[in-house]
Amino acid sequence: MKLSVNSETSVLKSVIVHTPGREVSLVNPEHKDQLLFDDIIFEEDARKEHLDMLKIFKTAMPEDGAIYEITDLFLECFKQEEARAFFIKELINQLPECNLHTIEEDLLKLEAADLLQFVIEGSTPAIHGFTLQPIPNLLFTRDLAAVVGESILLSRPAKKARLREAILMQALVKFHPLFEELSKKTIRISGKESIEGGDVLVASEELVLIGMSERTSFSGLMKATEGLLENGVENVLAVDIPKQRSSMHLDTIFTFSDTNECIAFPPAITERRDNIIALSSNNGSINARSIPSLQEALQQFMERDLTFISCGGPDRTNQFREQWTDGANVFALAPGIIVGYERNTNTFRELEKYGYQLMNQYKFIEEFKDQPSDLKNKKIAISFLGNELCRGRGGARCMTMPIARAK
Ligand SMILES: NC(=O)NCCC[C@H](N)C(=O)O
Repeated sequence: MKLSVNSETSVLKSVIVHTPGREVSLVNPEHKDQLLFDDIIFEEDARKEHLDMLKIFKTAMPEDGAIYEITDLFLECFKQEEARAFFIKELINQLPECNLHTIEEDLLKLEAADLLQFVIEGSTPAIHGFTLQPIPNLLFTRDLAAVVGESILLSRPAKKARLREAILMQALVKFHPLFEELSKKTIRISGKESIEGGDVLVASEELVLIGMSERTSFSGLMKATEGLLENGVENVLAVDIPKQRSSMHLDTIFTFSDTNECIAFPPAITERRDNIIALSSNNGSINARSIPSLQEALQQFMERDLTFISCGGPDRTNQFREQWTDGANVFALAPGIIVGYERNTNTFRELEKYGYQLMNQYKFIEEFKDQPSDLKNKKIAISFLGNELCRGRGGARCMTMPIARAK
């Protein structure tokens, strides 16, 4: 299957996920802030919720669609000695404060599975007396990279807690055959800059949105823009958003639900002005033009009116409450077919006003399990249980890295 993503909503063909494992049980609440969790997660329930979410994806995806568990891909990649050696070298160099050079020889002797356990959980019985923090945010695969058109933008996280994930992704793209084509157009960001996948939204083949957020620095955004413009994107919209924990990426306050509809957290999107810069290429340099609002920018560049549906509905408190629990972070399986956490009831009610049929995960699977093609031209908002997953502070879009969508 050819890997390419030219839209946020066209039919999902292939996606990378991580069903949470033991690493989430290793989060000590004393370290939760440093590990970017707002609470501790109960692994078993989180895993069940995640696997149930994948059942929704399978129901809607075409027969030749593929859902990859990222750990399976890492294991395949680490079968190659060269990939393991590259990865270990990068770990040592990019995390000097961890003193991993002292165990370099032990690391090089590890089998693929032990190396992966060490990296994800922070320790392995195969190496005695050396422990790191786990990487519990691996379930938010979105943030590791973004496939844009036929290129791949590798994230450079702002937070140390997510750096190991980025190094894993670096190795995967370099060595796994799945990425053979995409890796020819890899966009890399240097160590001093930062960008995370949750800030990158592929509005169309020509237009990409990048949040300037708590996690994506101005220089990271410019570097990414340069790479995207060189690889066929015509315009990048830099969207300035509040730099705060509760909306750490653009996709926590804004996502597309259909070709002409999106969900937005009003205080940070529709009520903001003068927060958009359109960037385009001009004979080797980058042109910048200010646009008053995201609505106007999308109308100009997508040549259509977009309907902005309010996360949380009209009530102020509900808007804040449901943004907090990822109400604005929906994931589209096809145009108008979206999934989001069931607890965001006011957001679902608002979607209903705009013609979305509301369905819980069980009803959806029952109704469409044998005929995903029936989803064409429908608008369905599918709710799924995620009260445990939600404690990690990410929603359905955060938990997915689409690598192929229909043209
Ligand atoms: N795209 C996203 O918004 N991802 C959610 C990331 C949550 C994670 N705990 C973090 O703070 O990085």
